Amino acid sequence: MIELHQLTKHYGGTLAVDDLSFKVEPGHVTGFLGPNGAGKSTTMRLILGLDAPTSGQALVNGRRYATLSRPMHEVGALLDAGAVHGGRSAYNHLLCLARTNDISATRVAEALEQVGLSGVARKRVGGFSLGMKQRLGIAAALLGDPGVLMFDEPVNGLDPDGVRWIRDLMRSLAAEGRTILLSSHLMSEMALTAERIVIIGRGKLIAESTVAELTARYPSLEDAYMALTADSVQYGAAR
Ligand SMILES: Nc1ncnc2c1ncn2[C@@H]1O[C@H](COP(=O)(O)OP(=O)(O)OP(=O)(O)O)[C@@H](O)[C@H]1O
Repeated sequence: MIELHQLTKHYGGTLAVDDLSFKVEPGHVTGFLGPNGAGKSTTMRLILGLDAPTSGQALVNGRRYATLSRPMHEVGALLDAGAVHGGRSAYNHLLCLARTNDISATRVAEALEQVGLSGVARKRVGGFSLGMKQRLGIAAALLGDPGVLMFDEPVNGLDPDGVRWIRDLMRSLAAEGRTILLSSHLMSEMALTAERIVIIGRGKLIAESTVAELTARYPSLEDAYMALTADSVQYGAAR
């Protein structure tokens, strides 16, 4: 479970996250939506303790990330798939992570298998395509077999086969009782993958609902998103 309590983050004069409170519960995929610059990545970084909130709290299983004794066993995340050391092999990249987090080498092989990278495990990550790096980032997130998972735009760069694979993976991880927070700008894909939706704009909560409720009120999830975020788009053509 992820809980945000009045989470706020200023970067100088920019209010990136503004008094944000919501819960992400286990057992289903929760889609995290919002226009460019809405604060989704910042929120995820705050949950992972990669940045400190200006005020408020982000809790994973009731605790701040910094106080988790075995963090990779509790929460895994894919934030920026490009942020890997290109000189290492996929296997060695994961092995380094595993060793520093008390995770067995067996799990490394399992995670590579789970994301379909076993065949290129010994190849340098620098030569990987964006889609392969996304898969590697997902393997890293899964390494500690955590109950809470966050994925920031994981379908970026994936081919149609990969997009379907992500959809099935997200749903099966949720069906296992895990808490899944998934950000994406692809509304049609989100409608197929998520059960619950959180929408933010300009750092503030706009809506917390189910896909079923939104698609009952609007012709599609995309229409719901467009209507609900109409006043929150900062970058883009006027609608
Ligand atoms: N390290 C930082 N320093 C200064 N400003 C930042 C920093 N990180 C984010 N911001 C600002 O905070 C706001 C929210 O950015 P964030 O990346 O969280 O949005 P997002 O919803 O993930 O956007 P996108 O959909 O484009 O990825 C933006 O105005 C951004 O410029």
